[in-house]
Amino acid sequence: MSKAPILSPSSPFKLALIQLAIGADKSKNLQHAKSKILEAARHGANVVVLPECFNSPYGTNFFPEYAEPLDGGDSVAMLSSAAKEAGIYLIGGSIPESRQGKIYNTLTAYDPTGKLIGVHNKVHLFDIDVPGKIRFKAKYGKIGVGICYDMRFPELATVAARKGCVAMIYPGAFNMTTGPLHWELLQRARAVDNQMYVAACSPARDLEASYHAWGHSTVVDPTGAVIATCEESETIVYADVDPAQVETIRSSIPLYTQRRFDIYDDVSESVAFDDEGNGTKK
Ligand SMILES: NC(=O)CCC(=O)C(=O)O
Repeated sequence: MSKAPILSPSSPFKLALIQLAIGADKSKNLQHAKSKILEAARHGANVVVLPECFNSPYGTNFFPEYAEPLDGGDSVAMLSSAAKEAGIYLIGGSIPESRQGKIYNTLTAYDPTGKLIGVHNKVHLFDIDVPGKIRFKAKYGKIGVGICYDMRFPELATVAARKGCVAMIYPGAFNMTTGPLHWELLQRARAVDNQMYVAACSPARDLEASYHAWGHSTVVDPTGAVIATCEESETIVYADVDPAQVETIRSSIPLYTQRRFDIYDDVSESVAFDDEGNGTKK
């Protein structure tokens, strides 16, 4: 038998997923993203999410041209000022980040003062081991993050859930083949396995672009039910997230006290987190 994870004090919040139309002009992408963040805040959102690679067309071939450092980069400056102006927590999708001669697919998160509170490098793409900040603490509770393909690897969500996260949020850009097959299924799987909210935020589909994103930004509740979704065009998906629902489902179906770590290992025990939420392998 195992102990239930201790959920951090948390309160309901309105989540907004911005399914952004993205073009080739980086400064237009930044301006457009900012206007959509402010729109979501005007509609009452407390936590706002952008898609994977929101400042560039999707594709690693675009990375060298669009990559920028986090320190002093235009995208981070825009995201920080938008979070502050809107007064919201912002999960700033991801951007190609240049650092010490390498390029990363990097998610940054901000608090309502515009302070950078989390950085996550997409784990399941590059064959490297970068300690990831897979969760951050918002006043609404702890929120875990991954980027797109990370969603296929259940361990990240399981570690986040067992460390007390109420939601797992993935900026992502599935395509027209794997989107219909697995986009929703994976979110529902992560939600039902971990009894937590799961959301994924895609770019809008652009048939003129070389990569056709699936769209269908979605929010799933801790029972595995889809509570908000959309089609492929630019839109904002809103959902009310109530962390009390996480506790309710965990009490009704008490997986968290019935696990048999005497027979198999607790994957979350293999990760150590510091006070900032940085995860490293023990
Ligand atoms: N951007 C991505 O990581 C795409 C992942 C994807 O499409 C998948 O099926 O997984």
